[in-house]
Amino acid sequence: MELLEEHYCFEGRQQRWRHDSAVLNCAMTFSIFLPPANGAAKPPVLYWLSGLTCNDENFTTKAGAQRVAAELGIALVMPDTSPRGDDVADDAGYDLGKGAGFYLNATQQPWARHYRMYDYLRDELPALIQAQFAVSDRCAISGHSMGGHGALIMALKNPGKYVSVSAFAPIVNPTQVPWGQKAFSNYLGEDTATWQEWDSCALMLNSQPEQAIPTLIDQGDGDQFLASQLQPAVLAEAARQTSWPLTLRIQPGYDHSYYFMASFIDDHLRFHAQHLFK
Ligand SMILES: N[C@@H](CCC(=O)N[C@@H](CSC=O)C(=O)NCC(=O)O)C(=O)O
Repeated sequence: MELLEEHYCFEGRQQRWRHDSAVLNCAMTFSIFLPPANGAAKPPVLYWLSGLTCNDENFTTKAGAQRVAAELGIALVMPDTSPRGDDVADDAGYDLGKGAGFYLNATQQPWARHYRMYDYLRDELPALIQAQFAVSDRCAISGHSMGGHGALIMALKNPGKYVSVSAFAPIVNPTQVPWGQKAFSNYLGEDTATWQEWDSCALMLNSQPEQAIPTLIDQGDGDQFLASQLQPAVLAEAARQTSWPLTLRIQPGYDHSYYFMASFIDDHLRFHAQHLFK
C-alpha cells in the first residue's frame, strides 16, 4: 500500500491510498477518513459508493461528510467506481467502462478480466481495510446514483454484512432503464435473466424477511434523471410487498448533484450511527 495524500480534518485524518488489487488485476486508489481516536474503541465503517464519472475523491471533496463523521466516530471508506489503468477496457461513453463499473462482476469480453467491482467490494477491500486500519468490523453502506444501486445490491446480496444501507438518487431498477440496460448488456450479455441478480428491485422481491435491514433513500424531485433512470417508487413498491423497512424521502427542489448530497449527508450519517453503535 502506498499513501498518496494525508490531511488533518476535523481532528481526524483524510487519507488517499494506492494498492494492487488481485481481484481487479490493476492498481486501485481509495480514500479513507479516520475519525479522531476515542480511547480504545475502534470506529465502525461506512462504505460510500460514488456514481458515474466519479472516483474516490468526489465524495471526499464535495459531500462535507467529515465533520459529522468525526463527531459520531465513524470511519468513511470511499473506493473508486471501476478498475483503472491503460490495459483496462473502456468505452467512449461516460456511462460504460472506466468510472462506470456498476459494482458487478462482468462475464463478457472485453470487460471480464478487470471489471469485478462486486468481488472487490465484498471481499478484497474490506479485508484490506480491516488488516491495515484500526477500525471495527461493524459496517454500513451508502452511495449515489450508480453507487446507490451498488449500495443496495451489496446489502441485498449479503445479508448480515451491513447493519444499514442508504442511498441518494439510486438507480433502483437498472434492468429497466437506459443506464442499466447499456451497462448490463455489455458487462453481462444479452441474456436478461442474468441481469436480475444485479437489480435491487428484483433482489428485494426475492428477499426473506430476516434479511431486511433499515434502509433510507433520499431523492430530489428536481433531479434531471428521476423519470428516465431512477424511479425510486418501483423500489418503494417492492419494499411495500416484502415489508422491507425502507424510508423514501422526496426532497423538493433538489437535483442530482453533490449539492443535494451535502444537504442531507448528516441525516444519513446519523441514521447509520443509530445502527452501527447499537
Ligand atoms: N456527465 C453526465 C452525467 C454524469 C453525472 O451526473 N455523474 C454523477 C453521477 S450520475 C449516476 O451515477 C456524479 O456524481 N458526477 C460527479 C460529480 O462530482 O458531480 C451527463 O452530462 O449527463
